[in-house]
Amino acid sequence: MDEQNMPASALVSVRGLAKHFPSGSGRLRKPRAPVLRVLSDINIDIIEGETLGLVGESGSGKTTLGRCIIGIHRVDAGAILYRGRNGSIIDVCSMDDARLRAMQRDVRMIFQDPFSSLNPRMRVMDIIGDALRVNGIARGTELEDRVAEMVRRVGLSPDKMRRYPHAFSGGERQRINIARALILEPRLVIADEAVSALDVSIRAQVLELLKQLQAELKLTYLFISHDLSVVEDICDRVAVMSQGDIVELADTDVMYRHPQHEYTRTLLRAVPIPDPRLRRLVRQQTSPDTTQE
Ligand SMILES: Nc1ncnc2c1ncn2[C@@H]1O[C@H](COP(=O)(O)OP(=O)(O)OP(=O)(O)O)[C@@H](O)[C@H]1O
Repeated sequence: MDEQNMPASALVSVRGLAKHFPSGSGRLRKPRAPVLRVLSDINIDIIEGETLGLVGESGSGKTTLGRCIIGIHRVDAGAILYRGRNGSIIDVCSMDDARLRAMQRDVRMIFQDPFSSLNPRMRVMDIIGDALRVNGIARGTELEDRVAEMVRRVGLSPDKMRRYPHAFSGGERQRINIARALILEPRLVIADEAVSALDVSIRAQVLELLKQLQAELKLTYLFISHDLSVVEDICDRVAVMSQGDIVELADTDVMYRHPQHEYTRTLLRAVPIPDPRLRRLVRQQTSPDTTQE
């Protein structure tokens, strides 16, 4: 793969990515039904060690981009270059199944809903440890020890590992989700609306946990959210998506102070800001024709 297409600091480089879906499904789908263009010509680098935010309104294509990067969706055009642990660069789109499985150990996802994303019939121990078992990495007491260590890392008590998900609160379940994502010691974590379903105070705790884990485990995050106040708190850079395009990409503080694209300004104006002085400041900086309050 052409290394010149990938900056030395990048863990993932997306180049010219396009993704379509058939616009109908099942028997309703006509043979020549038009396609839904969900992503068109996406170019973005995810720098090793950073937290890159991906924001945009519902349906803008954020989840689809995350799923393409992890190899869940096949792409229609473009490349997703991934720098392996040994430094080699491989296009996710042309990996064989074995390579894809290996890459998917390094790139894990955390999903939004802490209630539906955990199998209610599995004990927490098995939910978190399953990937170790399936990948033949550990079993028996070694597996239990590794799960217990991860459970401690995410701030839960290993004593509760034999319980089922229903015995845990929403915040605790999201910690279980995080433990499940991290148990294989990934390099990139794609957090898809990972704190959106949580109360504000619990959300702050989980965000703190994610930051702490990033520092301890040297993780890179792609942090998908429609909520700009959350993104500001955790991200180094932010990419703004609108209708399948990245319309703006900048360091977080630059983007919040000097948004360039009108769509970004609209998103920022919609952020609820409790402090009236801050609200005035953001309005001044995001309104095309500024009027003093
Ligand atoms: N498997 C699929 N088949 C057909 N259409 C899909 C599929 N997955 C997503 N889409 C469509 O692609 C578009 C983008 O969806 P996507 O979930 O990526 O957006 P999003 O920005 O993550 O939105 P949200 O914040 O609501 O999750 C939507 O119109 C959606 O209906």
